[in-house]
Amino acid sequence: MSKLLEGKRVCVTGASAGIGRAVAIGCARHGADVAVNFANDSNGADSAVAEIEALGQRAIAVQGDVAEAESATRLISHTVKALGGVDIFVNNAGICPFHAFLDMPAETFERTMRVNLHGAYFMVQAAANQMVKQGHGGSIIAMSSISALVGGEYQTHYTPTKAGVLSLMQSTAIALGKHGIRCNALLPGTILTDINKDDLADTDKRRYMEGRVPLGRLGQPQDMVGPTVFLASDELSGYVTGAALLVDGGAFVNLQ
Ligand SMILES: NC(=O)C1=CN([C@@H]2O[C@H](COP(=O)(O)OP(=O)(O)OC[C@H]3O[C@@H](n4cnc5c(N)ncnc54)[C@H](OP(=O)(O)O)[C@@H]3O)[C@@H](O)[C@H]2O)C=CC1
Ligand SMILES: C[C@H](O)[C@@H]1OC(=O)[C@H](O)[C@@H]1O
Repeated sequence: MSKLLEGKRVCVTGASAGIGRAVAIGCARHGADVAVNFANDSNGADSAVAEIEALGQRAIAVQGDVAEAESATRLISHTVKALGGVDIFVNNAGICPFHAFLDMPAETFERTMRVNLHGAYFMVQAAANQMVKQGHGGSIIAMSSISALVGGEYQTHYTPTKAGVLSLMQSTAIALGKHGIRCNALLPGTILTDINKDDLADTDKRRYMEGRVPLGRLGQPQDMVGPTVFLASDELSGYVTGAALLVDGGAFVNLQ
């Protein structure tokens, strides 16, 4: 397998589990050194670091709640100190505490906004400033969602954050194009991770969600690796910026 990210320094938020973890390890398989951010799960982050090191790449785990603006500059400065710079930034950390609209607790709404949208804004800003300082461009990838395009009864606080993240990539693509920094969004469909474990424990719901996917199955975190490496690689996607790539097994287009 040819290594598409040889010599690149990658920073992934929320990489102790799920999609972020798979992406962090997948980038390392392609020759990148990786900074693994996490909020609480230090065992998950340490084991991701161990897997990356076993692949012969450098890795560090950096604790930091992305909802705190100062975590952004801390994450980037730790990454630069350990790996020498940041060439690829993956804004992945996110939460989706399913809840009905009419009695949505204000704190659930506010926390979801802070982690998913405010966190993305300040993380992307800190990564972009580092890339501008380095002077040789870069690639920023944000984990938006199919939910940026369609609603969810128990996701009224969440879907606006994913639309916001998609919009952020469109605007930063314009703001950062002159620096050679590409900004793109990935829009996963339903990927089996801890974020939806409880929701999909309802077997009727799970069957319904599976039935919506023309490819016949829900996604796995590994399904997000190829699309991320594609957007990270200048060789493969050097003229792609401001784009949105659905990775949903065809669920979005499946009306009937
Ligand atoms: N799974 C899905 O179906 C889909 C997911 N997405 C998006 O993909 C992204 C990853 O989701 P997924 O892998 O499924 O979720 P998981 O719950 O499996 O993993 C979430 C990761 O984010 C980290 N995280 C959560 N809150 C914070 C925080 N405040 N600061 C830093 N890290 C944090 C967690 O770390 P820790 O455990 O240490 O707190 C964990 O590493 C999210 O943005 C989600 O919205 C989009 C579409 C579909
Ligand atoms: C957490 C959900 O399974 C997931 O989140 C998303 O962004 C997708 O739309 C799925 O609903």
